[in-house]
Amino acid sequence: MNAVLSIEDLSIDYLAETTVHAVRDVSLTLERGEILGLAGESGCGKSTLAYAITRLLKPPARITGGRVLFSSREGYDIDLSALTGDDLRAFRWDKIAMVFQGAMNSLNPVLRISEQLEDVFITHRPELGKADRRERCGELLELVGVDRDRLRAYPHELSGGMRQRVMIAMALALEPQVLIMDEPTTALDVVVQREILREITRLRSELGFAVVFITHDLPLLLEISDRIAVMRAGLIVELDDALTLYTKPKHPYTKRLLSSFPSLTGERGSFVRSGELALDETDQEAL
Ligand SMILES: Nc1ncnc2c1ncn2[C@@H]1O[C@H](COP(=O)(O)OP(=O)(O)OP(=O)(O)O)[C@@H](O)[C@H]1O
Repeated sequence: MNAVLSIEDLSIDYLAETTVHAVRDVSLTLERGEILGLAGESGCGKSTLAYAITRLLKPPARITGGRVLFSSREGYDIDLSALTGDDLRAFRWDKIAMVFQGAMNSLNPVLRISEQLEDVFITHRPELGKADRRERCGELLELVGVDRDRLRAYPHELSGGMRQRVMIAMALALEPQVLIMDEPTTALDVVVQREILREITRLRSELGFAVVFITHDLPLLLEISDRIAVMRAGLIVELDDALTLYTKPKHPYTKRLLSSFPSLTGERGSFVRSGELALDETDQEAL
């Protein structure tokens, strides 16, 4: 096994009026270069887990047990819970980057795309000269399928899909080894969503990063994930490769989750892996 991320017995509570056990004893490994889907109904703890991995949890959340270990491809391990201050800031973006659902709305409306992308390099790669920085930003935009002349644009001049692509470019800027994506395409229409998903799977093959992809949309996960973890009430109740989970689900909750998506009862198109953009009949019905 070649894990890039090992989550060991992780437990997280929200110390609100009543204590919520949002994540309970979760153990999970993310293999180098794989797409791991995390599925489960609203409130089961998916985002809490994502925020814990990226060390973005805020009070009243508290990690009550366990740890998250990052194993760099250079051969050293980092215990994420032990990182603080500058080390933590350097680690985030550099080794683990994230794209959240509302990410496209977090672009600064008064700054051009170029300035916002360049900022990542100014902060994390200060040794890069201005010309190299510009060139790198252009390359990044093209990587995610946006023309480099859009660097001059302001966010409002781009569509939602393009803005989300810019956020993905930003997340990939420092060539992270892990990408955490929490509902990254949920706010977009189905066609744009699919184009972006295909881009993510292509980039993962090209650049070799691993992805934790979080969504309540199980059909989508079945298409893009290598393995899928099903979460319920803070627990991982089933974890298997996508095909086995789909054809031979073991846990009653997984079975229920699968049967709650009518589109899964028909033939699923494997648009993402095959690269076919056309929607199949099942998709048309789902629309
Ligand atoms: N700030 C908070 N204070 C108290 N409880 C919280 C807080 N944030 C989340 N929770 C609770 O923690 C549990 C897990 O929430 P979380 O947002 O991680 O679930 P989720 O699976 O990501 O849901 P969704 O798909 O709706 O985003 C839920 O019961 C939720 O109500």
